[in-house]
Amino acid sequence: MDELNFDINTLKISDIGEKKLVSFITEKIGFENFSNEFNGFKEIWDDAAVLDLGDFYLTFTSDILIEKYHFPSWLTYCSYGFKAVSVNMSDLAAMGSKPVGIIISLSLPGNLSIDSFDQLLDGIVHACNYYNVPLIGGDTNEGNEIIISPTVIGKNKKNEILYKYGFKKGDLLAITGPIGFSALAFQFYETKKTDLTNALITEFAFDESKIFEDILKKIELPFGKIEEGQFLSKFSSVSAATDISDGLASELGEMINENRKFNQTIEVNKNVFNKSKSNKNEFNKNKSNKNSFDPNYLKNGLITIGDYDDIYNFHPKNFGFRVYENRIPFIKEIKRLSKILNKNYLNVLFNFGEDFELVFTVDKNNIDEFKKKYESKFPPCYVIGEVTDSDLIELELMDGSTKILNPKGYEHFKD
Ligand SMILES: Nc1ncnc2c1ncn2[C@@H]1O[C@H](COP(=O)(O)OP(=O)(O)OP(=O)(O)O)[C@@H](O)[C@H]1O
Ligand SMILES: Cc1ncc(C[n+]2csc(CCOP(=O)(O)O)c2C)c(N)n1
Ligand SMILES: [Mg+2]
Repeated sequence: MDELNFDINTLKISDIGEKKLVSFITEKIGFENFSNEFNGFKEIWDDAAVLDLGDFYLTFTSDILIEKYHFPSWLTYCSYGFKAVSVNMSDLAAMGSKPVGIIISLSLPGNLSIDSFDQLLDGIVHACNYYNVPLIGGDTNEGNEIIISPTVIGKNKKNEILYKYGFKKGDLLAITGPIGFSALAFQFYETKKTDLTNALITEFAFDESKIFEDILKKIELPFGKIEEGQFLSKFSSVSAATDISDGLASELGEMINENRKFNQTIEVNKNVFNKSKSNKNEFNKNKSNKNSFDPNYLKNGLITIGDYDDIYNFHPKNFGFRVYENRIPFIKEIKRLSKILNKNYLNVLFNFGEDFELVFTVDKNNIDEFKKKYESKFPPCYVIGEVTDSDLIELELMDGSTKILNPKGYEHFKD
């Protein structure tokens, strides 16, 4: 794992951002080095954590939504509720899980009208009905703004689950649908500070267009691709998947990182053991009993993360993606609007986030059969690129040149 080079005494959370902050949490509890088979958990570092229950897996994930950061003022309360459930379902979809239950905790300001709350609840109930998942509990507290914090539980057959890793060089990269709807609406609305509907009609003559309806629908009623995820997980030729709620570039970066780790070879550095026999015994004792892993083990200095790196030599294998601009499915208006607003449309498209499509990898030898079966059930999916060993996300532009994409997405505390 990357070194966390910051002085915790002087820096504020906003100086480091969401990604480093999460690394800070996971380093402290030793997630990275002891991630697998921990208390029955097969995986704790993916779109959802995976608990091995013998005959099947249960998956768990939670995504919190905060009024100020997730619900623009042009959304209805009903849409708040629906979106909060869908955002969480999107992470289950990425694993190919079938939803089994949802727990929702709420923070609500005392001056929220009962009518507004009723609408918010309607949104939650509609979404639960749509995903056919029972609301099994939660908590309700007073707070300064609306915060909806769902936790969802899913279920997978053991041979039907997808992780962010598992792909090989040459696999094709595909996406379940067009991206950029949310970025388009935000860009427009946030800049013009005007009513989205009117603006789109007057300035873009979108009123007769199906696209216009699609944009509003996608934002007001985003759907997690649960059916699609389950379908993908049944295909052995589909090697990995994730959802792209943080933006396509950032999620591709995560897939590369996870796949590097998954494919790394680990070699024991014998010199370290020769130096300290007692350290070796303590280490083995704890390593052989991961189920009772004691977080104090790291804290008490028996072994620090630095020591761990001394004991093992990690040899990660490089992976990358090559993506083709002319294959990315998006609504063409995003280009026009970005130009008017003087923004780089590729940044808008790749780095904004809040798209709820799935991105996945497929063995190229099976792509025709896969696409045929997939598209007999769902709207078309799009092959947008392939897996390389470059350690980069390369975007081949329409003019044939190549641009290296920064794996940056929406980042709380920074954006
Ligand atoms: N407060 C926390 N405590 C423990 N683990 C955390 C915490 N915050 C995040 N994580 C874990 O860190 C990992 C990365 O979190 P992140 O929210 O970026 O993932 P994600 O849910 O796939 O992304 P998104 O929120 O866009 O869907 C996840 O495995 C998540 O469970
Ligand atoms: C009021 C308001 N301001 C900005 C945005 C944009 N936004 C918020 S979170 C996010 C990405 C995923 O976040 P997370 O990591 O929380 O899943 C994006 C693109 C919004 N939806 N509402
Ligand atoms: Mg996710």
